Parts: sequence; C-alpha cells; structure tokens
Amino acid sequence: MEKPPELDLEKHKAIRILGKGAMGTVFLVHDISTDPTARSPFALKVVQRSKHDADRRARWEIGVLKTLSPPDPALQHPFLPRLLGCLETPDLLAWAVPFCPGSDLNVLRYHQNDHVFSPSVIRFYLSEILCALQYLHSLGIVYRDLKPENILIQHSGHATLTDFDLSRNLKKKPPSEILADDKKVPNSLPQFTARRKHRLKFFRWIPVVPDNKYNYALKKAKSARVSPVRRRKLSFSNEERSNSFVGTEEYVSPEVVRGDGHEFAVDWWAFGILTYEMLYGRTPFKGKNRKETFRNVLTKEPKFMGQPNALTDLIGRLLQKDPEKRLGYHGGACEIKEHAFFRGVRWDLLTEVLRPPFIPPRDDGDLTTEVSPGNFDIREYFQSSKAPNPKSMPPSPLSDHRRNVSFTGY
Ligand SMILES: Nc1ncnc2c1ncn2[C@@H]1O[C@H](COP(=O)(O)OP(=O)(O)OP(=O)(O)O)[C@@H](O)[C@H]1O
Repeated sequence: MEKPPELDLEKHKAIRILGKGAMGTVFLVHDISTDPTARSPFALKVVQRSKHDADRRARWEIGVLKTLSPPDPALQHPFLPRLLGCLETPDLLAWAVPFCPGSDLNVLRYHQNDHVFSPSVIRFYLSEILCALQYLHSLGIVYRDLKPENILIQHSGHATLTDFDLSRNLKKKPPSEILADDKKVPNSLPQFTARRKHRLKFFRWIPVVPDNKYNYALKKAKSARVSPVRRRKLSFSNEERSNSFVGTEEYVSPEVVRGDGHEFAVDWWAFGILTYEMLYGRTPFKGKNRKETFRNVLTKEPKFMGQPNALTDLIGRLLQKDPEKRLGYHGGACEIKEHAFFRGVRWDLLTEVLRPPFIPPRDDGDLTTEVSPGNFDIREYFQSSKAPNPKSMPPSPLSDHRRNVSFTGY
C-alpha cells in the first residue's frame, strides 16, 4: 500500500469503545464532517506511545496492515483487515480498519447452546481462518496470536483476523505456501480476483482431496446457523484468559514452551487449539496456573469425547507436540485443506457459496445517539484517563474479556 490516508482527530469522533487490549483501545469512530449520523463508522485502534514498547509494537502492526492492503481494494484478502488510515500525535498512534459489528468468535461461541459450535459452523470459520493464515505465511508472516478473541465477524458474517502486534516476519516463506500462481501475481497477492463487483473469487486454491475413511465434510454447501449474539451483554470477566510472555498461555505450542524457537507451525498448533475450543467449549491443556498449563502442553494428549471422526482426527494431527510431525509443517495450509474434515469445501468460492452462520444485524439507525452523550473526543479520553479520577466514558461491551498482555520473549 502507498501512504495510507491521514486521519484527523478534530473530525474523527468516537461513538463508543469497542474493546481494550494490553496495547491499545479500539474505538468506534465516525467522521463528523462527512458522516454526521455515522452511517459508515470504522474501528480506530489507539495506542499511547508512552506505554512500554507500545510505539514499536504499534508501528509493527501498522506495517503489517500496510502489507495486507493492496492499492486496489478489489485485491484485498477477504479475511484480513484493510488499513484505512493512520494518525500520529506526540502522545498517540492510531490506525483505522473496517468495523466488524459481529463481535468475535469467543463471544459468538459463548452464546451458543452449551457454548460450542456445530461441526459445520466450525468448518465454515476454520476454512476462512485457514485461508487468512495461508496468505500471511505466503508473505513470510507468522501470526502467533491465533485465538477466538482475535477472529472478528465482519458485516457480511465472514471472519477476519485482527491484532497483528505479536506477528513476526520469518524472512523465509514456507516452501509449500509459495503457490504456483505467485509467479503470475506480483507481490504474492492472494489467488483471488474480482469476479463481480464486491464479490471476490478465489481460484486455483482448490486442493486435491484424498479419499478418506471419514465422511464428515459437507458434500453440498449447507447453511449452518448459530444463535445471534445478544449485543451489549458481552462481558466475559469470568472467562478471562490472560496472555503470558509467549502469547495466550492455552494457545502456546510445546516448542515455544521449551524455548526451541518457532516456525510457521506454531500457527498450526494454535489452529488445533482453536478447533478444539470451538468443538468442546474449552481448551485442551488448561491447568490451574501457567506452570500446570505449560506442563500439560508438553506432556498431555488432548482428550476427545465420543466417537473418533474427521474433526477429532484433524485436531489430533494439529496438536502433535513435535512440530515436524504436525499437520501443516511440511505441506502448509494446502496440506490442512486436504484433510477429510474439509472435504467438499469450495476454497475458490468461500465468500460466495456458504451463507455465513451468523450475520450481524444492520445498524440502520443513527449510531451517534446510541450512547449519551454521543460523540466524544479521543484525545480528551486519554487525557482524562491519566487523571486520578477519570471521567467516565461509554463502556465497552467487550472490554472485560480475555486480555492480551505483554510479550517479550520468543
Ligand atoms: N475492527 C474491529 N471491529 C470491532 N471491534 C474491534 C475491531 N478491532 C478490534 N476490536 C475490538 O477491540 C479489542 C481489542 O483489539 P486488539 O486485540 O486489536 O487490541 P490489542 O490491544 O492488541 O489487544 P491484545 O491485548 O489482544 O493484544 C478486540 O478484542 C475487539 O473486541
């Protein structure tokens, strides 16, 4: 991407806080001059530069987002965010991305019966995340922070990854992710192009699907529904999950716990944990404390309930302690796409064929009236939050849930 458009805090006012992480605060923002009734709000992540390491991490995340934002929006990866603009003041760094009104996969799962997703819903979201990770890896970027909280639901109901501050550039690309088409597409842009206006089509990502004893995958695209999220009741204080020096503890791979370095395979491990959590409503290695969690990660095998099937087989192959034995290590995302669980998935038509399980309700009203007193100034927010008794601001429905904290090692 060329230089992203400059934002202006005189004109861009916050409607509410969407979320708070270790590093930044994310606001729902609109341009009061061009969009006074907030028909097209966007998300603005704001980082206080004085916070430890915040400046470096924010610049890194902006850099990654620039890489993910080709000049032609039609070539934007459908499951990765587009950088809409940036802003720098002596105190703050901020950048804008599209607003995802459907909250995140953790919140969505929490509102399902028994707090779990059905296999077809799991297949839908995993397919999209797999494509997003494949594209990141093809750019040499290892994501390192895969967890449900970082998978947001767009207006369309499709998933998107957020939060790239823990990602790293491994300089080399996994050989399997250098797709044949990269030779034809400059800068490794994803293998999709505009087919019709606003509809993107993947092509040449269709895997060779092996015959397998498990017949779990969808033969025909069928829509899988999930319960809608009851908006504004999304506090997760009792479900908080903290992030350790190596990312979110329950998602950390054995090689990272051992300090053996890391490769793209850490993302495939986390992909396995994510799948397990979507299926059973909990992660497989969680202990009473960090020490026990890490011991479980190193020594315990994941427990599966019920009959083995393609989904449990997939999880088992992703949760191999030895990264070299892990699904995806040698063959990257293509190898995972070929697993029986994904049989029948039309990778070239992901954005078109399947109806997303959950489509956020449209906010047709005037968003600015939704919270009193309406707009607020972001600079004032940070100034008042420095004061001993900060002025109260519209609360975030998501602000309490599992946090990211600092990440210094690995
Ligand atoms: N585009 C968006 N649309 C809607 N909500 C968003 C968007 N981006 C972020 N959020 C909300 O803000 C929260 C914090 O964002 P993000 O994870 O990017 O911040 P962070 O400070 O890097 O957090 P972490 O501690 O996880 O590193 C997210 O969990 C999500 O709830």
